[in-house]
Amino acid sequence: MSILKRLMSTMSLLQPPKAVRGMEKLEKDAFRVAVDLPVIEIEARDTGIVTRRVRLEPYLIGHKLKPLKNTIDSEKEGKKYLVFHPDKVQEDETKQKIVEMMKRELGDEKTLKWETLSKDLTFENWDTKSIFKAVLPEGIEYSSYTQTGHIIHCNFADEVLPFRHLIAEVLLNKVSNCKTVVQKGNIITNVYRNLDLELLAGEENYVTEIKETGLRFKMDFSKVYWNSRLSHEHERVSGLFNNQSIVYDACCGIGPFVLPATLKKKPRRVMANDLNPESVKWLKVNVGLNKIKEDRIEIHNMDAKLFIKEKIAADVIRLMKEESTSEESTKPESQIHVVMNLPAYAVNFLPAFRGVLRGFESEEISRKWKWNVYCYLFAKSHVDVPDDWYEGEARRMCDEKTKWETSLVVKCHNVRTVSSRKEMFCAQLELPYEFLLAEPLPEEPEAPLESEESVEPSCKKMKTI
Ligand SMILES: C[S@@+](CC[C@H](N)C(=O)[O-])C[C@H]1O[C@@H](n2cnc3c(N)ncnc32)[C@H](O)[C@@H]1O
Repeated sequence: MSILKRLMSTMSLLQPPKAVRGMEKLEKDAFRVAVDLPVIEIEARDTGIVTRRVRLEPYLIGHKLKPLKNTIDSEKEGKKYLVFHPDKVQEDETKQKIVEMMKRELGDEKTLKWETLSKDLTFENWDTKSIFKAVLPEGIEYSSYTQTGHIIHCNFADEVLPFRHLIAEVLLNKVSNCKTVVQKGNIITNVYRNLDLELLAGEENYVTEIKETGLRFKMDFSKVYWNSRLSHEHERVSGLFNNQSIVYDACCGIGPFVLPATLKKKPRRVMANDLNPESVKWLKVNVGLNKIKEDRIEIHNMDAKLFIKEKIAADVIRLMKEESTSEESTKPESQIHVVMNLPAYAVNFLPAFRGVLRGFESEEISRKWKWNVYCYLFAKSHVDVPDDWYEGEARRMCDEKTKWETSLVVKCHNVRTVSSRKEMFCAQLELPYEFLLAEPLPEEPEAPLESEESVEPSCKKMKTI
């Protein structure tokens, strides 16, 4: 095939006008183009037979140019047009075959003729992918965004930046339920892990609500952390608990671990903590929205290290004492679960567990309950490495912090690929009582807070247009 022919075969006959290329401000009228559509007129009463029995889907116009449909009214009473995609019925042979297929069901006596219907396709008809392809300079693509409630947040490569307002206007017009489009900084560096937002289009309203595994989560998206990519992880970890679990979330955000855990698993004890007062505020709102009794979750607003040393330790001892005086001894064994989803920093909280029970009387400490810690972290490499290197690195990072004679990591779950050469893991540690009662390590200087690239690799895009 000649280069020209090959090029022609990949170019659609239905495209927005060439004049829109390079547009930086949305002008909807510029997307209007007159097109000739191949159609066959049929009796309206035959529509059911044709659409059910004749395999025309590969040839019809399809749903991409909504509101244009496969069948539309003809100007004549009692007649309809079947609308075909001009790219798909270019050959006479194909047209002939379609007529034969239809006659087989409708009868040979039917007159079925190919006609041309002139129509205007407008901004309404083009999907976002076609619009971006037509507008952006050749070779430059824009294909992904994430949506949290009514808010769409975009990341842009440098070459797409001049077109960001146009892209935002298009998304605002095209994506259902979208009222606000924001750009987020590529790197999340602030302590509360929320995003610095720049409004690109729509209302400046960042209070939104979403559903995750059937629960309601309301938040001010500009002030708290939320990432819908973690929904499976929230479900996975909260699914590990049962009605005897003792659950502590040291960096709980607005509650995606503790709320489903409380509602679905009914643990015997739940305590949640976050350093960001806004997270705590919205967590409390979400407790109410999901009809959870306020006293089911004890909520704190402090640094996770302090939470571990002061709140968790005292709470466990209190529960141990309570159990030792209780008459109910046939209950299944409890387990302690501490979740720490602050992957850029949480390994630095691990030393806080060493010796955490030392201040308590030995008779207060029943050693029956297993301590599980779910420590999130990023394993990164500066060079290409084999896939299994990342898990080894995740384990090494934990071992370096626990400084125990054996590794306390019992499992490493790969959560997601954050960017090239950066994997997010949930390292699960089992802490022995010898560790919980050991001499604490000298305080290390405060580790710097790492950044978290918010640009996703193409394989993990949340919503690809
Ligand atoms: C990556 S977010 C995860 C939030 C939530 N667990 C989730 O899965 O959506 C980390 C959370 O840790 C909180 N945080 C940051 N530094 C903290 C600290 N030193 N102690 C406790 N929480 C902290 C942030 O405010 C943020 O809500």
